[in-house]
Amino acid sequence: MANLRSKRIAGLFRPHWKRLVLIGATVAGASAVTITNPFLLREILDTAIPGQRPGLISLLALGMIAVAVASALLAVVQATASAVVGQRLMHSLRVAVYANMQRLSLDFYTRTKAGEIQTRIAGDITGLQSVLTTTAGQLITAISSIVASLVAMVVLDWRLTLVSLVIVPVFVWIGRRVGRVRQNLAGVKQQRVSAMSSFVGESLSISGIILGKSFGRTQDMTKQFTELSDDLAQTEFKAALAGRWHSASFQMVTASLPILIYWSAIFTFTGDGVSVGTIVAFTALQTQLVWPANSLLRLILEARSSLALFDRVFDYLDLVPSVAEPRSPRDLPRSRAGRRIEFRDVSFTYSSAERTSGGGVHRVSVDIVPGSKVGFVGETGSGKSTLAMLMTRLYDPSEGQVLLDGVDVRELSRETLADAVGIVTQDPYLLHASIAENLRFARPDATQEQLEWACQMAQIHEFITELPDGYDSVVGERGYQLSGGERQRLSIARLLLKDPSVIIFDEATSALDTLTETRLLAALEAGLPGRTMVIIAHRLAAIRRADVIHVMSQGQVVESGDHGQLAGQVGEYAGLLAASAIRP
Ligand SMILES: Nc1ncnc2c1ncn2[C@@H]1O[C@H](COP(=O)(O)OP(=O)(O)OP(=O)(O)O)[C@@H](O)[C@H]1O
Repeated sequence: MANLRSKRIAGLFRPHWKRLVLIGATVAGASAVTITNPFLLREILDTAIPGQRPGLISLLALGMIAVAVASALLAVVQATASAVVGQRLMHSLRVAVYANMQRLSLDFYTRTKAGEIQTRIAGDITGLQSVLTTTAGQLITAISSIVASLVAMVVLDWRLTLVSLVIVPVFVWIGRRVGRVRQNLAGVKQQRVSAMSSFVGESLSISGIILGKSFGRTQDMTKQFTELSDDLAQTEFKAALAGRWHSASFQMVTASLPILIYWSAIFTFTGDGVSVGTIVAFTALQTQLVWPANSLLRLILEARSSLALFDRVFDYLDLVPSVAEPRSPRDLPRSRAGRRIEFRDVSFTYSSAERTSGGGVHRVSVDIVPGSKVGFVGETGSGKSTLAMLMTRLYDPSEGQVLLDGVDVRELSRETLADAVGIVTQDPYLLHASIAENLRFARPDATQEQLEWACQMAQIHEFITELPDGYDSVVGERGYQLSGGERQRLSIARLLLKDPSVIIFDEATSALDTLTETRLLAALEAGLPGRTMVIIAHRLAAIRRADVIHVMSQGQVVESGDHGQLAGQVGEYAGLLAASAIRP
């Protein structure tokens, strides 16, 4: 599992191997350049000063300056290359996650909180930023500085080098211990961030605010938020502490290292004539070793914390849509006239509905002939919207087939299906943009005349022209600056601009008064002749003139016929008709 993850992370870096080689080369170069300093220092102390040779001192000093300049230049090259690799990796991860989210099916979104998704795309990937942009580069720098310093130390005196290595076990022990704690905390932290942003997204949305205010629960919501924020603060606090005590103990150990060297040099190796220059150069190297060792520890900790983030991002990349795109989609002949829709023995149960009654539809067989106007009515929860979702392939049937002009909708690409079949729902979604921009979502190249044509048919043109900014008026978040009926009519106009050959209205005119609804439906019939129309409605006036009306009950079609036939027999439809007649 861990191995698989490492392979995957390595796979992310693979396309950038050329830049990585450049980073490696600059780092190795910088380390090699830097370790020449102690040797220059030894020459000054052991040769130039005792021999009183100012020329040599100047030369060696110049060498030290050259070392500083060269390593600074190499550091700039390395930082630039690391930033480029890091940013490209982040960008490709963000896009890959977003693209996979777009592929996922509706069932995932009905199960998952919106805030959770946002945190993974924005939070987790941004969390990886430091790892990808700087950590990788710093890690290589630290390792190569350590290797270079060790080599130089061995060259200076291998026995003193061995003494210095007593630090290694302490180093490894601290690293492993703190790393484990940090990795766990990073996972917990991201969960808490998700929980908080989900809560903010839900409670501070328009619907959330209306709910909170109308139920007088705003203070309780603030209290809930306080608890979530407190949980997050506690986790952050623990994570910060987990990093602190390790560096404190590490610093203590490293501070005592030079003393160990002086002591060893004086008491153990004095007979071998370890020069002052060597001891000074050695402790200077040791200091050079301590810095990268300390940062190596920090970087390993950071990298381990980031593993939890990688896991969360990979989880989302691995999600597979339950409604998959066909490998080799079939084409539908282009047609502006209506198309045929057939339900052949279709059953569907929502995977989340573990109920005894079983939400969904059961063995539905319906043939909707091209150009006909078909109504679906029935008690609430009887499966009408489910049929609409199966026609638009938001879900796939568990058994049976939905066919469009004889082709199983599972064999069509999403674009082909969306071009052929359009739907407007009861609570349609409008973007926080102008009316014109919302309409052009359906057809980006639509002219102003086309927008007006669609809005006239949808009985909303006059209303728009009376607005101060006309078609440029902004509709507000989710279109909440408009009434429910205005939102519905605007969404109908949007669908008309797309001009599909099958139009599904799922309670799409429920917020309109009966007169406007009748006018709208009549305008559609006259303006878009020959389209297949499927109308799902509770109000019988909307479907009264349909060619065929299907009555649904408990996920099944229980009666079919036109208004005259169904009204004339004793059954569900007649019951609904009688009930609607007594309503005011
Ligand atoms: N995402 C879902 N997960 C689980 N069950 C669901 C889901 N969506 C709908 N259901 C259930 O499936 C059944 C059919 O729902 P559907 O929305 O098709 O009914 P409907 O006839 O359109 O109802 P209404 O007239 O109230 O809009 C209901 O029992 C509903 O609770």
